[in-house]
Amino acid sequence: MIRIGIVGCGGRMGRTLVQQVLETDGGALAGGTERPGSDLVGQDVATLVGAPPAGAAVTDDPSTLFATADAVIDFTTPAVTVENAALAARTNTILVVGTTGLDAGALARLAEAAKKTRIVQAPNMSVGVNLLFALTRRVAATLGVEYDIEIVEHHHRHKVDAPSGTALGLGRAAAEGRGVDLDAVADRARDGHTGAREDGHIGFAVLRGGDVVGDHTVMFAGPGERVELTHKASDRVIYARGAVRAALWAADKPNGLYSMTDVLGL
Ligand SMILES: NC(=O)C1=CN([C@@H]2O[C@H](COP(=O)(O)OP(=O)(O)OC[C@H]3O[C@@H](n4cnc5c(N)ncnc54)[C@H](OP(=O)(O)O)[C@@H]3O)[C@@H](O)[C@H]2O)C=CC1
Ligand SMILES: O=C(O)C1=N[C@H](C(=O)O)C[C@H](O)C1
Repeated sequence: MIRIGIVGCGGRMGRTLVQQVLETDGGALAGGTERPGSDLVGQDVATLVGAPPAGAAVTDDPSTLFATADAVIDFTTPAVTVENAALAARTNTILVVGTTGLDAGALARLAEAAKKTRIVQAPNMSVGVNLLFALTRRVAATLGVEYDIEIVEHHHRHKVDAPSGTALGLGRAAAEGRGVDLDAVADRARDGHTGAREDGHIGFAVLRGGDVVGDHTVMFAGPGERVELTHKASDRVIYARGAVRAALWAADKPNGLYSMTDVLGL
């Protein structure tokens, strides 16, 4: 039995993760965290999803959670995640990171922490999107630069980072397929008199609105035809399933930084 803690357990993903752990054979809730001052602190974490108490509390002190959990799942903000990575390293606790908007500095801190524990980090934990990463790499490697690559994403009105971590991951996959560095070719925003599109660039377009769970399309717009690869999420459970699977998968792995590609064997 692996005891799993949920950081940010009151959030959209936090609650979905609590429910998923309750439904997982081989997993038990170790507790959860919320920010200091939250009304949820002190409650039993299982009651957040209307389940009977599991004997595991919500705390505002993450070190308490890391001291008791075998694995912790973190879908919060970059600042919170970086602090938790250091705690995971100190306590040799498995950490599964779904938080997006991590910059190069934050990713370096995760890599440093992963020398002392197992960390699985991915901008999207669903099977479908991880398959889309592989397909995007392959199509980009097959089609020439006369096919303009544009990535379109649509998320709910509460999302705070843009482009989504998944859109950037799809951009990286396309750039890898073409053998180029994404940072050198990414057009992350367009406004005003931009001039014509540059050959080989990868464009991003961001939509925010409503309660859209997460839609992503990679478009290859060529002369006379257009190829589109699309994933549409209709339930956050796809991310929670992947994250809990990652926590169980990491249990017998050596220290290191892993991705969902490793977990899924893609
Ligand atoms: N990799 C993947 O598959 C997926 C990744 N994500 C990513 O997960 C992240 C969270 O998304 P979502 O669940 O929608 O966001 P929410 O804002 O709903 O959830 C974040 C939770 O973390 C809490 N929190 C903030 N600060 C702390 C703290 N110091 N300690 C403990 N908890 C804290 C928030 O509390 P409060 O509300 O009080 O601030 C909130 O409850 C985003 O980066 C998103 O992009 C989302 C879906 C899938
Ligand atoms: O914030 C979200 O909701 C999501 N965030 C992730 C991202 O930034 O790609 C994954 C998913 O698209 C939902």
